[in-house]
Amino acid sequence: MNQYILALDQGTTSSRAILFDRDGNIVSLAQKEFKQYYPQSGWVEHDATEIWSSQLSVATEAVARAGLKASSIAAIGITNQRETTVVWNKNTGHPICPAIVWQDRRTAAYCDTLKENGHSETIRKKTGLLIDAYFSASKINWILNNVEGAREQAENGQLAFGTIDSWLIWNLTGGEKHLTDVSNASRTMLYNINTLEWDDELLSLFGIPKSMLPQVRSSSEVYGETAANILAAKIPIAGIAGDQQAALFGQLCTKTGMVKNTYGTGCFMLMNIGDKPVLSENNLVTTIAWQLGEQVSYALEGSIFIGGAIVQWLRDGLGIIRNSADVEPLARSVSDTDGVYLVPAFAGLGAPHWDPYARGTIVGLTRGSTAAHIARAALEGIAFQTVDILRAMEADAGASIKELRVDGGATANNLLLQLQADILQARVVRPQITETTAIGAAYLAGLAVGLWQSVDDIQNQWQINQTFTPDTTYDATSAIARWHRAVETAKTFK
Ligand SMILES: Nc1ncnc2c1ncn2[C@@H]1O[C@H](COP(=O)(O)OP(=O)(O)O)[C@@H](O)[C@H]1O
Ligand SMILES: O=P(O)(O)OC[C@H](O)CO
Repeated sequence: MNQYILALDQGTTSSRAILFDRDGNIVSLAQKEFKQYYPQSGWVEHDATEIWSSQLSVATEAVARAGLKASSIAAIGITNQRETTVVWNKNTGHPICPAIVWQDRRTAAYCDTLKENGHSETIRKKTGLLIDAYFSASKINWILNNVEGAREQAENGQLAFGTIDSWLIWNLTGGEKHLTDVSNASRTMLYNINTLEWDDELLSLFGIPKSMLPQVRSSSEVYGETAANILAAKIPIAGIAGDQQAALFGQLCTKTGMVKNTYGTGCFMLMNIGDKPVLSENNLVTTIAWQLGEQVSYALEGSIFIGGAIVQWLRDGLGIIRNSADVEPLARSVSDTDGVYLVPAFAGLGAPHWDPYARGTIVGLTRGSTAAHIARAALEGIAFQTVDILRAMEADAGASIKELRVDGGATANNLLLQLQADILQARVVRPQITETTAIGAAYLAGLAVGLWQSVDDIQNQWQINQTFTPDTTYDATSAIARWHRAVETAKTFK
């Protein structure tokens, strides 16, 4: 039997492909960064064609590096940056415009109008989401209203919409399949998470023809095969999940109440809430975690728009570090921030503030402030944003969270994780495999093709790498109070 699973992890800043064996070991990995476009203030775009070509090239490279034949791969699992919106022509297969990325704020004013017109409660009840430019619906609406000829073509059934998973599957299957899974569908603001259907009332509110939408499937089943000319073998595509839900699965947070936080471009904390779509009372969103067979699992989510991206800004914007990893020794070179606070609201603020107009802010500077203080304040800014989410989640769950499983590129940073433990006053646990997004997609695909029989089969694969325990002498309460004053500045300085 074929023993390997190929996970395609299409992230905001890079495309990755990872081959896993049956024991969950990484056999090979290939990664390629691609270009980010910022054509106007608050706009973020990707070239969907570059996303596809980079994803295909890393998939080919990962297979070659492992020295394997494509035919020895049992299945492909796909996981992706969510909400990012691609619209393409079904006949040519070409995108009709750049992909609008989840961080893009161009539809903030339109979202304000939806709120003013009293749509918040209906949308929340149907989709679990709060109205924000983050989700796909307003982005599709923008494309149909602003790209020449788009609305007419959409009404004639010529256009397809997809989140990145759909776009990759369309290309992997040579244009044969137009589908998505429930976890990605639940991020569009068009999918009813109670009835598990595209919602006609919301489609009409956003002016989106149903013919554009992909078919929605479970997160673990055989959806189709790769076209023969793609990877030199027809490989079943058998798992799909949005990257944050895949990470929750990869961290094996499969029981109600388990929580993980992923520190990538943004930070995303998800709590498994079981089989009921309980709504948040504290400005978090309710989302579909995954569907296995007929069983749907839900999650509460707190989304932070700028996490590790602040480190990229220190590198590319301020130029105070050369590589991302340099931030740790620089921040360690001082024992504290000397009262400097950095609120990374570069793309507005997500949960629990939901302020699309907030601006990135540094407060507390003195003549003695140095690059090291700013670097340390940037890391603390990531950790403080997380504490706001965790407290909201605790309030919703009615229980305190004592342990946080963490993953993502920025968890290579030990100082960040120690600061996180201190600020949260909770244990922070990093597993041995921090590529949890990719392994989550691999698990979903492997379960579908029988490489593993059940979740019990993979439970032992999650192993601790390091636990960060809080320094109980750290005065988290005062620090958090000062952080909130800095957040108020970020929200009011418009
Ligand atoms: N040592 C580090 N300390 C802090 N942040 C880091 C470090 N190494 C990488 N990062 C950040 O992690 C992010 C990349 O993580 P990754 O999980 O690959 O993100 P994504 O999936 O969003 O593309 C980048 O924003 C980068 O700045
Ligand atoms: O690409 P990442 O890892 O930053 O994840 C992006 C999220 O899916 C956006 O919702």
